[in-house]
Amino acid sequence: WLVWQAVERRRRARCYLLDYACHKPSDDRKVTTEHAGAIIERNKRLGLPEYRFLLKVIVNSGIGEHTYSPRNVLNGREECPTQQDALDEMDDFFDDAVAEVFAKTGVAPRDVDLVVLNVGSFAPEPSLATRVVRRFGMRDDVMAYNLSGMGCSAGLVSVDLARNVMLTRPRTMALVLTSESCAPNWYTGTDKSMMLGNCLFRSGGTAALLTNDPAFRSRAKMELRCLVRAHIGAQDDAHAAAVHREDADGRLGVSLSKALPKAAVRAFTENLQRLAPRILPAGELSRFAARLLLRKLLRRKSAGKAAEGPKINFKTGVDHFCLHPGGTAVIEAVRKSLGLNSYDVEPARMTLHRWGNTSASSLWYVLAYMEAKRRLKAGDRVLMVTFGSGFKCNSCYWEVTKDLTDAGAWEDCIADYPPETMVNPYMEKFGWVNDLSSQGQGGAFPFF
Ligand SMILES: CC(C)(COP(=O)(O)OP(=O)(O)OC[C@H]1O[C@@H](n2cnc3c(N)ncnc32)[C@H](O)[C@@H]1OP(=O)(O)O)[C@@H](O)C(=O)NCCC(=O)NCCSC(=O)CC(=O)O
Repeated sequence: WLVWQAVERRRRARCYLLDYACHKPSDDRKVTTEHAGAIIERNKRLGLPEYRFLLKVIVNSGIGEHTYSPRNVLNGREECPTQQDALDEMDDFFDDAVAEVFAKTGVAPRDVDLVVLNVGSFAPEPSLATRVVRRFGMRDDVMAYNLSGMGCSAGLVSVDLARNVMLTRPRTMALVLTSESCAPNWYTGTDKSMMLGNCLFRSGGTAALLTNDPAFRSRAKMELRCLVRAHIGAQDDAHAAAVHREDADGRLGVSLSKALPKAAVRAFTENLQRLAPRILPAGELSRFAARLLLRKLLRRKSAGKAAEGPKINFKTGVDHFCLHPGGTAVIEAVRKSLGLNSYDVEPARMTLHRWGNTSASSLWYVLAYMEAKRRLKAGDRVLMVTFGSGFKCNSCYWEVTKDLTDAGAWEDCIADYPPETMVNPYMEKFGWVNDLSSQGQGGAFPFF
């Protein structure tokens, strides 16, 4: 009986990624240079300093010409979003990605035992998780959880929650939904730390099916090996790094502090300290420990002269790095701290270019890029790393169970990536704002 119990527990602890689908909004929701110019021009509070700031940030943001915005923003109603605008953006996501993941896997909505949804800054009642249950006609014993306010790293919080529920229930099918609501959250003021979000955040979302049912093992794409969460929200600057708040004039938006990339690296270090012993080979861990010891001895001899510490080589245990594309500075900070090369961070950079920062769903687009590029082979190990307000760093480590070839949401454009140049046309089109004198601000500079 004890052996049977142990086997059952091991079975329940399995977590397979059956499949996932990334939302691709319709082409009429693309934010072209013209759209961006028109949105900026509409905001009569902006003056020359804000134009120059926006130009600099957009040019260096790493974002291209094909990201998506909600309809109310494109149609000129960003100042007065309605509840329906926000629901419409979510429904577009559900109707596309959720329907697609069911179609791809052959799983029916009534087979779903558990729904976990995370959308950071839109929490209507009834909840969005309930909206999915209703929209797809799920069973009345389905367990539905709705997470909000958890920022860009909530995607892996949802995976963790699904995994923990599955630990208590055999043969569970979990639908994990990850997105962010842009429609009610366009910032219309002039605080630069809040204007930044308008340049980075775009519409997107992912639906994934996870299960611990061994019957699906042969059809699964990846198996979860471990998941680690780090939360440094007790530190003041880390807590203030990404905050949904009102500016001095009472306009709501997400403020991103200049210290955010540093907070991300700190949370990342915290996370890696617990992750490394679980995923790296003993040889690499002992090499690192020996180098650390040697450094301590040498430092004692040279009376504490500061030198760069030894670095652990994550490539000894990881084949693919699936990093949250939070922004160019965030990707670069992580690249440096892990000692990665441009091939390793290409999926994150290309995702930022094609889709923008779609918040918690971003990392699934990064994974989809790897798959579309046919990088993921059976037995490969994938490390997912996400950052988000709190400040949190969550990571998980997957093993690919078969060669993956699905181009998914990248299907119509993967051949164009990486593009020959990442230069976007904003400087060419709006570079003239840098030549203007600072007289006459406040909507006096038509963009067209
Ligand atoms: C915004 C950038 C693309 C700009 O790149 P640049 O190469 O131009 O670099 P830069 O640092 O010189 O910045 C250009 C100008 O913007 C200003 N600037 C930069 N960051 C700022 C901020 N947070 N608030 C206010 N101003 C800021 C700089 O002072 C400078 O102004 P001046 O020229 O006057 O000196 C980059 O800094 C970047 O990627 N930053 C990180 C973005 C970020 O926080 N992403 C996380 C999203 S949140 C997320 O994903 C998780 C979550 O929220 O949950």
